[in-house]
Amino acid sequence: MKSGRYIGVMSGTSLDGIDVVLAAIDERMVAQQASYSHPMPIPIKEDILAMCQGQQTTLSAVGRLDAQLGTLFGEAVMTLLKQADVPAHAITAIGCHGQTVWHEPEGEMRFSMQLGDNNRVAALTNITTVGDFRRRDMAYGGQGAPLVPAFHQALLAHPTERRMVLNIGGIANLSLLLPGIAVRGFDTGPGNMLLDTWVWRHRAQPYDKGGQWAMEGRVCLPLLQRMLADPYFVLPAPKSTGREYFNARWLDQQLATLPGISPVDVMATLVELTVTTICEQVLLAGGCERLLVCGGGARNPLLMARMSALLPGIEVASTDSFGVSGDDMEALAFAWLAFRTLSGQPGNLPSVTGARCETLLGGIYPVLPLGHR
Ligand SMILES: Nc1ncnc2c1ncn2[C@@H]1O[C@H](COP(=O)(O)OP(=O)(O)OP(=O)(O)O)[C@@H](O)[C@H]1O
Ligand SMILES: CC(=O)N[C@H]1[C@@H]2OC[C@@H](O2)[C@@H](O)[C@@H]1O[C@H](C)C(=O)O
Repeated sequence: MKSGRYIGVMSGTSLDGIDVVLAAIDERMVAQQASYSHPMPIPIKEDILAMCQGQQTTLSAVGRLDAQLGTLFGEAVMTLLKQADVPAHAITAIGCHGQTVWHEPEGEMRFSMQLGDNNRVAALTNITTVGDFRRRDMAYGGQGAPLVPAFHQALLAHPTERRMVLNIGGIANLSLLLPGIAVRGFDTGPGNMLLDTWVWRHRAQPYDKGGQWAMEGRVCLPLLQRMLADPYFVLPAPKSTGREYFNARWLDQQLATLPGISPVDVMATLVELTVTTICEQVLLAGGCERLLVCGGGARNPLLMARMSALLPGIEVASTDSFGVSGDDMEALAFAWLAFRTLSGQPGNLPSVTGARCETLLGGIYPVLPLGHR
């Protein structure tokens, strides 16, 4: 078993920053020791947004963004190490998710593309880096996502209590931790992504802090019903999605059929879309005793209150109250996945992704021991 101190690096679909965590990990525990959020430079964010919404690009632009992001992830790790006053040689490995720019989880030639050259991360930090976590699962016929349900299970499953873990990032994903049943998990659809798009367009703010603006609006039922008719929401699991599908274009297509709705009412309706699509899946799976919420959406009191209202009898709480910071959950998961890979243990769950079998995940980018350079 490759117990030790690991660093997880996650840059998610919201593009709000790079989450980096340091944790001591062994077979039985994950003890978080430090965390840091590294800023995402605006020009890089714009390049990613353009690429992952299908705008024309060139191989040169893809290659340069890959190199830029690799450097950025390496710098983010170095900043965390400096802040925490931990030397690089004390770290067993980095688990680096990379930045998803395209995710196509169906069909014979399915693929998921994460940018952020792991060679650069390893070179900058001199720490063994594990990356490219999704594509081995896809090579075995899986969706390559979501991967965090295995970590949710390891960390938060209970022998008798029916629990679900919900991440509300750009996309929302749900893990079903039901006693006696294999773990299931899937993306429910948009989390904060459409909310962020809309508030940026109308108020030039990166997100609607505290759900303040949305609280001023009224839900427009015809628009909600129209959006809920999207076929993704009734697809059976395994399923996963991303910005290449739920994006500004998708939203504009929905709005084109119902002109004249005020921006603030659209905002309130988008919150309701996120909440309804999540709650429908919770209830469809037979409900639970506790819904543990992580990701940036856990900080939006309107999202939290609406979920509590639509899920009577279910305790809806942030994972923070269970000792795991909701902001750090995904980065921690990739630190843990690196530990699994280096320990020779599978990281995927076929019951979640639909892969034919369990498998080791990721590519390993090793470094020479200290003193070699
Ligand atoms: N105080 C807050 N009030 C309202 N919304 C918030 C608040 N804090 C964060 N958010 C929302 O959470 C988002 C960031 O969430 P998170 O960091 O979990 O996303 P991500 O990890 O990039 O996404 P994904 O899980 O899809 O990869 C922000 O863009 C914003 O919409
Ligand atoms: C392809 C991709 O990057 N998917 C992300 C995204 O963000 C949330 C949701 O969509 C989830 O499927 C996944 O991330 C988490 C970390 C996962 O794999 O579990």
